[in-house]
Amino acid sequence: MPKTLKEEEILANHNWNEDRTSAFITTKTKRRNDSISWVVTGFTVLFFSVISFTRLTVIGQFFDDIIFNFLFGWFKYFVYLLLFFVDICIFTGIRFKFKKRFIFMLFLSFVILCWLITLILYSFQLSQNQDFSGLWQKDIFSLMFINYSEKWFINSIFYPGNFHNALHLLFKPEIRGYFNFESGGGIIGAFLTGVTAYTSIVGAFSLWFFVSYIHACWVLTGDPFYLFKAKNKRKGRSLRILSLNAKRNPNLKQRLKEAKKLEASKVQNELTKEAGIQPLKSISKWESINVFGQNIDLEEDIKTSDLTIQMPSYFKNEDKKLEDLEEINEIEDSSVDLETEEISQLIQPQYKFVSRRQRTEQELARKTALQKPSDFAINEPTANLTTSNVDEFKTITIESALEEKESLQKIKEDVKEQNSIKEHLVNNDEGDETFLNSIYEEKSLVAQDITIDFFKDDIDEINNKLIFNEVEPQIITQEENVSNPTIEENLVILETQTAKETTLLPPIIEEMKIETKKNYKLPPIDVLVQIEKDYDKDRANKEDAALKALAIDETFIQFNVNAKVVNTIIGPSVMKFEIQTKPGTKVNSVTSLENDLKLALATHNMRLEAPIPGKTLIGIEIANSFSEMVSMREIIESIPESNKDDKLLFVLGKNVLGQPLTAQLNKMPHLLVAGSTGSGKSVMINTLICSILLRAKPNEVKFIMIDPKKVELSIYSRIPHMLSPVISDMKQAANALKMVVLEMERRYESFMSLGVRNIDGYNKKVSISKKMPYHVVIIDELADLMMTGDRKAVEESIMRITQMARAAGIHLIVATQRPSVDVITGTIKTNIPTRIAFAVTTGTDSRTILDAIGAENLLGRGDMLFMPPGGGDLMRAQGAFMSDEEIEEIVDFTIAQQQAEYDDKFDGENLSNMSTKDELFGLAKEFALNKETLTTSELKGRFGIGDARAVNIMSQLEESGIIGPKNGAKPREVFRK
Ligand SMILES: Nc1ncnc2c1ncn2[C@@H]1O[C@H](COP(=O)(O)OP(=O)(O)OP(=O)(O)O)[C@@H](O)[C@H]1O
Repeated sequence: MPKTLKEEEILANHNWNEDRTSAFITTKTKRRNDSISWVVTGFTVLFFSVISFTRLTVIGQFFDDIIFNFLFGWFKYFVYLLLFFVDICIFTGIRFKFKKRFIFMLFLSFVILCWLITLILYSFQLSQNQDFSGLWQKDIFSLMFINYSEKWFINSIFYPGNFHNALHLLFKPEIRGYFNFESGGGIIGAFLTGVTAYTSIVGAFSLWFFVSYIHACWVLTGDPFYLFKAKNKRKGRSLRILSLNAKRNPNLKQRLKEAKKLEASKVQNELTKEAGIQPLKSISKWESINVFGQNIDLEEDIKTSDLTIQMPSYFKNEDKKLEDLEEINEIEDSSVDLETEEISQLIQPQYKFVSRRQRTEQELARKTALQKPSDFAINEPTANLTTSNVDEFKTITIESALEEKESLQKIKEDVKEQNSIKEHLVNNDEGDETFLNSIYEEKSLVAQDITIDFFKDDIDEINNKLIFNEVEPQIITQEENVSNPTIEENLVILETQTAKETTLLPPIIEEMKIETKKNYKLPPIDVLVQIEKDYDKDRANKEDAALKALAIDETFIQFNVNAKVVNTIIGPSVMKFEIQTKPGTKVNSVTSLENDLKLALATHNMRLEAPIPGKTLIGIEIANSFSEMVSMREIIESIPESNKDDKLLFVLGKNVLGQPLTAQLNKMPHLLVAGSTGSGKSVMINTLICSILLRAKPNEVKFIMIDPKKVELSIYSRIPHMLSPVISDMKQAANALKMVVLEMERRYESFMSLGVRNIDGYNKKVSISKKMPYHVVIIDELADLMMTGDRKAVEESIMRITQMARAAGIHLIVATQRPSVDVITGTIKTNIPTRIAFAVTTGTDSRTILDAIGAENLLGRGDMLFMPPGGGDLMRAQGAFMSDEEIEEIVDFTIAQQQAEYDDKFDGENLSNMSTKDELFGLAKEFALNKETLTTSELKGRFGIGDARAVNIMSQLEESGIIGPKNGAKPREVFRK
């Protein structure tokens, strides 16, 4: 069964590792010095567990009898162990956040154990007594229950006579005592044994085996029926227990590989230590296990793993994907295991190729369908539409529409005839596949280019011929209240298209239907970690600040400057001294002391603010001795309730005064973020994205993310807020920006039709289902996009988006670690007034970003200068921090509720296929097709263009199969004739 593009895309982009979830997250609680609540809790738990365990005092016996013995029987000791473990965690400050699924698995294992022990004891008792009459008794359940309750009662504190005996009968190995046959698995075991023993004792054991087998499969693979299925249909993925925190540590990975080879646990232990794992996490012998004969490749996971146990995972509500996978699996090789990550890579090339062909056919079929006679019925029968065609200028009349339909195939063949390679590819169905596959295998990129271009050219040609038909469905369907265009309107559209010799495929800009599931819930704030204030560090900073203030004053005295520190402010990462000068003292006399002050304060990262905006004071900022982490949760909690509807409000951090700082993307309306590597850009972008995810549902905000590094943003690929998976191919990225421009224009048209001026006005007028979401476009590394993409086109798209997209609700966030003028060009700078600079290396870089120096003195790790919208004064702030675990929690929370439904417009293939041809390409092609051979000079002469452009057009003509390859200095052959 053929797959759709969507399915193919999903498969291609699926990150198999993402499906694995951690069983629990451990965090270390920071405690305030004066906090004693944990001591009280710890001791209370300890006290009650000790007196219950030892059955000391009436209360202890009461607890032990009622809670532990009655419920769990002998297994109460497990429960005590658990309690003591929890107590140790309370004292040591280790917090566990368990996944519900993990807790359920543990609980079920516990129940199964209770059941087993009662079952064994019961059978043992029967065999000892030689009394098998109970085996098939109808009232087995009530007997079990009554027996158990009686024994429990007799041994409990409630039995008359037991009350005064502190350690009564506990360990008495007779019938009277808790170690009797009935009490093994507690009431849980008695209940399950009672129920299952209805079938006979053998039946009860069989049932137990079956249930525990299913449970073991579930625990180990994620699929309870794992081993009942054919190998290629198994959905589950094996349990893995990892212990290494090897993130971003390639050396460690390498060394671990060696350690694995040697199987030397000593080396592994060393590595574990080196990775900074606490003893609690050190279960390195579990690093790689073999489950049901599947070898698990640890290396693959290490780079993304800092967890202790990875749960088995499986697809929830994703049967569709699995069906596809199974099918592909069958097509490819039934022995390919779903566990192997390479599966998608294995199947992709051939699969993609088939799909492109199908797509081409679908496109053709669609165009043919558009030519139904009724489509033309409303048009004037005599209207003539002229269009510049590739091979010749052709006039299409309305009467000829039907003939056109019949001649569609002929046209296609005409176009094919234009180049010999294409003929080979298209006319021989089987041959072409084999041929392309062989090219694919040899050099996949080349093959891809050839196939895409060839098939796309087919479509281009036919599009050109039928352009007036094509225009109709694309534009009319955008707004339901716009009536079908008349033939004159078509004509206008057509003329605009042809006049421009448009550089894009006619855009298919249709409004995507965006829905949010009714019960979609925003992630709760609890997914964010609370960091408690460290009062020790606070005090140390205060003491240090007092000394530094003295040092500054002394420096002023030494240099005879009439100034002194009048105020000291301690922020999260910097302290700020406010200096007052006496009247008549030059500001320069203070600023010229910059180096002396640095010396006196023993720092090289000092920032001077002369004057402090809005004050008659001079500011000196230096790093705190101990910086304080600003938690995302803290800032989110400070956002007033009145802002709850601001979907694009995001967390920045804290200013120097320690006040929470947030900003609204729609008021900016675009943002430029720059800073050298490791300065905190990615953390800031993550806080921005997560702030929005915490506030907006998928139908309210949509993201397009461009991430050339492929690592920073890939985690968001599957969230339901995405319009496409994260784009890392730069050609696709450049085209995605063009698509955004087209979307922006579409939105403007919609606004015009309703007589509104912006997205808010539009959303107020339309029904809920038609509301437009905000679009947030994030470019994680502009430099890569500018260098490897089509620089001019990228710059132009960014310019158009930044100039116009505010009203359309489209907001751009551009980040770069190379703040040079060839990346952050003048055009980009003028159009993005809101900027954030993180630490950079030179003052020149700082100027490039902020038009002012200062960012070179920032401290890194989230220390930033924020240039607010409207050109206000620069504001120093410490960015909020989010750990990878917090991000994962938010992402998991959204994905668990709703799957991503990508917009076809931003489909990877669509983007790859968008033409980026020169504007003169059409005319150049026409010029070439009237000649036998073609040279670059001829092109230059004919169109009056420069060398570079002519060479570029020549290579585009070659790519399209119109001219042959370069052959020394000889003119290139034209394939038309
Ligand atoms: N707001 C913050 N608070 C505390 N630490 C931070 C903060 N932001 C960043 N850091 C620290 O700095 C490190 C680097 O940050 P980040 O990955 O965001 O840098 P970057 O600028 O994106 O670097 P690159 O451009 O190389 O990706 C983080 O791992 C984190 O430890």
